Amino acid sequence: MSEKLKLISHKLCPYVQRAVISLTEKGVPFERIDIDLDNKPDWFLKISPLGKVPVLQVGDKVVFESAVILEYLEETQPKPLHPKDPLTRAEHRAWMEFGSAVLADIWGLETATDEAAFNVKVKQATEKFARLELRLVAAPWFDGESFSLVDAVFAPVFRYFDTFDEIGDFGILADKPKIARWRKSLRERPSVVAAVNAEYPALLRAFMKKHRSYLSQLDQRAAA
Ligand SMILES: N[C@@H](CCC(=O)N[C@@H](CS)C(=O)NCC(=O)O)C(=O)O
Repeated sequence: MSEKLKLISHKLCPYVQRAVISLTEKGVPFERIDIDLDNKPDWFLKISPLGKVPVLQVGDKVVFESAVILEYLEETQPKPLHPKDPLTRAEHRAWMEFGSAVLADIWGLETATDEAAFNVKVKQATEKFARLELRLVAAPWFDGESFSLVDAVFAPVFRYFDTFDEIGDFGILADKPKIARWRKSLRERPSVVAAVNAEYPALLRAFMKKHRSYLSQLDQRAAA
């Protein structure tokens, strides 16, 4: 019998979550091993060329980069999450890249050091979600009736915003009814629930406090 797959993980990482969603959708047994990214263990640094999660351990080999892990799972595991038609598949891959660009904007919101940089990121993220709203068709999923890897990529993005909302999402997702419907379907999907553990909201809030550079400067100024 082949060895169980191991996914090296961090509890908050959206790139890990997309891999967990794919593994869960496909019904593949795997072991999730959470590590502390502020204090990376030596065994992890030995197997992760970029020092980043996720890493998928397959026997004595490793696959890194979430997009590559997703493609590997498509090639080796049941229940395809990519569409069959090559052109539609290319379009899906492009929107998965777009999902990663959105994550880069979110990271920019966390780390902006002044108001101007922060506002640029709000604007970029708002524009990207407006483009996504134009592309969406019928609910429940990105492509209509079939759950796909684009759904796996965006589910963690929206789970992030679920926590963000409580503090104010700066209008990034406002007035986008198709996104709102898609987001609700994703939030209830069992694989998404499995990927985002119960501690996630509390951990994410703590993470935001630590990293939201410009906003914490504002807080400090208000408190002074
Ligand atoms: N392009 C990578 C991004 C992975 C990534 O940025 N992971 C973050 C956590 S969400 C990480 O491991 N950061 C640790 C570090 O950069 O030191 C992928 O898609 O797998």
